[in-house]
Amino acid sequence: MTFQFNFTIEDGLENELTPLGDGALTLNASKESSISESQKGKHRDKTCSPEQPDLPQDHLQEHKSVRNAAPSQDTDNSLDTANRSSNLEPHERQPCLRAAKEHAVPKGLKKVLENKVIETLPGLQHNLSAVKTILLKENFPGENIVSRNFSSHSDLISGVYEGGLKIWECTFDLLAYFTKAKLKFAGKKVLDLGCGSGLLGIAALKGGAKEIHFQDYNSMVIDEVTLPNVAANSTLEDEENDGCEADVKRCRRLKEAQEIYKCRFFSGEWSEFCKVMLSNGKPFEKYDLILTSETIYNPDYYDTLHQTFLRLLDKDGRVLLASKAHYFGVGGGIHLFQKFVQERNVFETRTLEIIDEGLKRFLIELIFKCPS
Ligand SMILES: C[S@@+](CC[C@H](N)C(=O)[O-])C[C@H]1O[C@@H](n2cnc3c(N)ncnc32)[C@H](O)[C@@H]1O
Repeated sequence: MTFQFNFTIEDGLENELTPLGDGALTLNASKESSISESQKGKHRDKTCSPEQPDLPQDHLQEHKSVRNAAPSQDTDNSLDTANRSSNLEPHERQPCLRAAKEHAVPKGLKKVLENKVIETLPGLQHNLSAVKTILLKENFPGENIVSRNFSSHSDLISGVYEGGLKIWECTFDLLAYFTKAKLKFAGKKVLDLGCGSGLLGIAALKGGAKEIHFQDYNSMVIDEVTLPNVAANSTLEDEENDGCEADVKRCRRLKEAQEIYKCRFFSGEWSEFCKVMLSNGKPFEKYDLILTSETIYNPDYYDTLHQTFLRLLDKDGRVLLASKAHYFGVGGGIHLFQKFVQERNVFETRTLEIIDEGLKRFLIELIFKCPS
């Protein structure tokens, strides 16, 4: 099998990046403002239109424009190049609160792989595969997100599409950390928050987690990327078996059902997701581990994200969060988020690792200050 990453990089963006003291990169001020101005016009009157039926108008709030530098799968250049730049679309409005819902797992899980191209991801000890999402641009049922995303070459459009079609660089950092730190998933209840490809949750599944929930803002990401990736990585290789073919098939289906039974899939905005989890009438068993990569680019979301940790994390649980030092244009980044967390005084943060290649990246842990 050949290994391939596909990346889209906006023309000239790399040249607009200037190194900062800590190894981070920033857009040159003049260029940034000119980009913002030109893109502002494009999005000035953007509201939740009837084309986006699950984006209710009454949830619109003001928000900052969004532009960023971050990496992703899914384009046509090398990983290395893509990791130095990316393109986040500005949007003049606060995201609509996209209602959360649970996605049923289709019977015969492998059917979700029909018409998908699967690739093994290189350089990972976890031996993971992922669907090639660039193909989705040609066929985007339901949500009108992919065409806008790909046609504008942007990595995300705040409140419309939050970037889950691609595999972002910090996901690979966390995966490498799992191996290095010999992280134990066995028996744990795990949430892959802002999952996109779902590789973090899939690693937890492979590591023996007892239950794994996947959450993404966009339902299409769950249906077209996360679920297929879970299917592609389910451990159902041909096994030695002396029984007849029918027995082998039955046995395989049973195992598949057992494995997928541990997984649940959700789309929607974080506060709506919390509502779904906490108010369905049943007591909610909180997560032992919340994994989240490249989800702190937008400071407008910090309060909701912090609330999500607060509401869903077990008192003895931990959040493992991976992020770039800074997300340009959007304004978020690790230091701002850590400051936000410190001010709330609920969680203690600890830096686990700093990856100092090009744009600095961080792995941090959050635990409750007073587990009670
Ligand atoms: C940049 S993508 C990162 C995807 C994936 N974690 C990775 O590293 O490849 C950010 C993810 O966070 C989720 N997200 C961001 N803001 C969100 C919000 N306000 N509510 C719900 N999900 C959000 C999106 O679904 C998106 O998949």
